[in-house]
Amino acid sequence: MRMLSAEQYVASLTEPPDPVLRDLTAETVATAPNLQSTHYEGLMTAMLTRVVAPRRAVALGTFTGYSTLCMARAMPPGGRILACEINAEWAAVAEKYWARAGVADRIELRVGPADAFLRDLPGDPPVDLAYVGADKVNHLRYYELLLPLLRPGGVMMIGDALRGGLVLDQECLDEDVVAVREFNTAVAGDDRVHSITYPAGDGVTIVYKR
Ligand SMILES: C[S@@+](CC[C@H](N)C(=O)[O-])C[C@H]1O[C@@H](n2cnc3c(N)ncnc32)[C@H](O)[C@@H]1O
Repeated sequence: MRMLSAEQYVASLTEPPDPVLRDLTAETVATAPNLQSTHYEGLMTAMLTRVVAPRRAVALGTFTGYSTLCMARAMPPGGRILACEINAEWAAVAEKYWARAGVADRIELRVGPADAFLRDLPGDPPVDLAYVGADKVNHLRYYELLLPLLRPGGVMMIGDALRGGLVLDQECLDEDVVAVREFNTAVAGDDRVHSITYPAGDGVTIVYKR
C-alpha cells in the first residue's frame, strides 16, 4: 500500500489543482529550480485570502507565480496584489499564467529586489494581506518593513520556516538557516502580533497584527 504524507492526505481531501495550476507546475518543474509552493500551501494561501478578503495585498518573491495566482483568484472584486520578483525569466512565466487564469488585472508586478520594492510602497492605503517568500536571509528585514504597512487585523504569511527541519539542528550554521531560526524566535516573542507556524510545505508562519 502506498503511504501518503499527512500533507498529501489532507490535500487529497480538497480540490485538486486545475489545468492552469497543473500546467504552471509542469513548466516550472521543466524549466526552473524546485522552489515552487506546494499545492497544500496554495490551498492555505487561498483560504487565508478568502478569510481576510484583502483590498490591497503584497507578495514578495513570486517565483513562477503559483501562490500569487492562488491569492489573486481568492481575492474579492477590486482587490489588488502588488508583487515583486527579482528574476525576470521566472516573472515572465508568472505573468503568462496569471493572464491565462484571467487575473492579470489584479496583479501589479515589479521585477527587482524586494528591499527597494518595499521602501517604495506607499503606506496608504494599508496592506491587508502580505505573503513573504523571497530570500530567507532577509525574512526579518522584510517583516520589519511590512509590519508598519499592515493594518491592525491584517495578516502576513512567511514561507520557509523549517528549512527542511534544519532549524532544529543547532549545529547547522548555514546563513539562511541561522537567519530563519532568528526570525522564528523574533516573531514568536513579538507582542505586536499573534503568530503561529504551520508545518505545511517547508513551514508557513502566519502572523496577525494586533
Ligand atoms: C521559494 S521561491 C518562492 C515560491 C513562490 N512563493 C511560489 O509561489 O512558488 C523564492 C523566490 O524569491 C525570489 N527572490 C529571491 N531573492 C529576492 C529578492 N531579494 N527580491 C525579490 N525576490 C527575490 C527568487 O527569485 C524566487 O523566485
